[in-house]
Amino acid sequence: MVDPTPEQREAIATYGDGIDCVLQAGAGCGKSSTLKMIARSDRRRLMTYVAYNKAIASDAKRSFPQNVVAKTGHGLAFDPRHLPRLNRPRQTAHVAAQALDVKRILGVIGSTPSIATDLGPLKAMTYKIIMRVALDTVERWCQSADPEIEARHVPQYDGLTRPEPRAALLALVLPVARAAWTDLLAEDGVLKMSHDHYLKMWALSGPKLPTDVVLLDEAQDTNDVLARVLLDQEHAQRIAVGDSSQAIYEWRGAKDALKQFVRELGAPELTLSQSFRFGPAIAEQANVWLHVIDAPLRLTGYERCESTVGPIDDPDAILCRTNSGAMGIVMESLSAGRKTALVGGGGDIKRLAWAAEALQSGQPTDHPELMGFASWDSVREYAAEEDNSLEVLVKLIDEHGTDRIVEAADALASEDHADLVVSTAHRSKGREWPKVRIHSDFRAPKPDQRSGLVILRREEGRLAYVAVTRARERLDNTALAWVRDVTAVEA
Ligand SMILES: Nc1ncnc2c1ncn2[C@@H]1O[C@H](COP(=O)(O)OP(=O)(O)OP(=O)(O)O)[C@@H](O)[C@H]1O
Repeated sequence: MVDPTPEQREAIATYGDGIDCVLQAGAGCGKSSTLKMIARSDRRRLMTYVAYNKAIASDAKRSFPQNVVAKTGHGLAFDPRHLPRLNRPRQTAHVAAQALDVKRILGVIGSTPSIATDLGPLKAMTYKIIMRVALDTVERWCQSADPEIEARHVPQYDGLTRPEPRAALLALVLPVARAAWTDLLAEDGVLKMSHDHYLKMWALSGPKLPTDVVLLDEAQDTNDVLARVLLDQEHAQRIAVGDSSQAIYEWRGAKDALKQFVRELGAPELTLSQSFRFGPAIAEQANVWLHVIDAPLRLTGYERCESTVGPIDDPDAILCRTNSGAMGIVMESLSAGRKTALVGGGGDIKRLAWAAEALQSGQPTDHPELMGFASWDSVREYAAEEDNSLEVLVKLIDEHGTDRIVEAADALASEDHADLVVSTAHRSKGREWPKVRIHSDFRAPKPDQRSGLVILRREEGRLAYVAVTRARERLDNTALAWVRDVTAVEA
């Protein structure tokens, strides 16, 4: 067992005072160790540790003392009566649209496979795509703390963001999304249930957890639905742990529950800033990003870890900003004959390639990144004129062709057997490797045309911080050299 640092001692003492609190723990700063120290300091009280995912929960079940129940939010909400509906065969959007009878909901008579719309580039919308968007809308609402499905839960799609197409999309999607939820609540409903659906049902029932203490981990990326339930456990001592600077799922609707705990419960904020993952050289790079995003925390590197920063020829992991960037590295690495793994598998890449293939052959697609386009040419145009993040995808597909990309995704190795692990920064969350290179698709923000200011979006800065703090021994962050040109940060 290790000797607690002064910061860890303060966290244990604050727990002992019996007050709700927030623990801001920098990357690699031993937050799990600190929670275990807290749990061991008071074995008579029943504690519920709420983990970010199943793997962390299983690990915690083994390593936390007996007075701790370790579960994910879904684990807390699960009820076996949902099993038959969860275990139904996978339902495509096409099958779901037929089962729910989307045409009837929209009052369409006749047998056309699509409906005429005012959706700008999309002159016609298929029932399958309407269903896909409606299901995504229900899913997003389920992750929110909102009581009703509203327009804000309908995702934004590239190519359909202007007011008229957006209004036309809402008119088609909202009635179907609401009908889908009614169906999910009905005993004889036709739609397959997802884990987020029963989590929402549970949250709407106002549950009271049988526990003395709630320990919420990775609280910076907790979905609102779960944060609300935990904030409402007034009978329990509530402790939220995480790192606000690692909040990277805001775009998906997650809110930083650490801030909510401070705001709503008046919880004091303690910090863990001594990193045990890397030495001072990498901590210094992490601090560059913490400074840029105006975070109050600064990390101290572990003197016992030797770490260096500079170009690396043979990284263990390459971390990319985008799926397309990761796809590019995978293709390059496989052609060089290296065994290559992709964190999360090749599914995302294949789905993107299939969606591009559909557009190339004049078919619509329900892939969220490409749904707003009627043809591959319109994606090309949009990438060149409005959104250069799609440029990499367009270039890859045009250069390699979708077949070769799907083949590459099928040729991926498992991480245990790989010479190189490729990951998006999002999927690298919670992971670490000895030698890490940051890929060049982390692009510098373009200078503002009028003021010339280089303004970084805060979530982009947090993502770069997550990426650089995955390295234990060596970090190649040459691709992020532009950070010194950033003049301001925006929300
Ligand atoms: N007080 C300490 N002295 C020495 N080593 C420590 C101390 N506290 C934690 N560690 C070590 O730091 C490492 C990371 O700790 P831990 O596993 O608790 O962090 P984590 O919470 O999983 O990581 P992160 O902070 O990135 O989420 C472990 O090897 C742990 O033994």
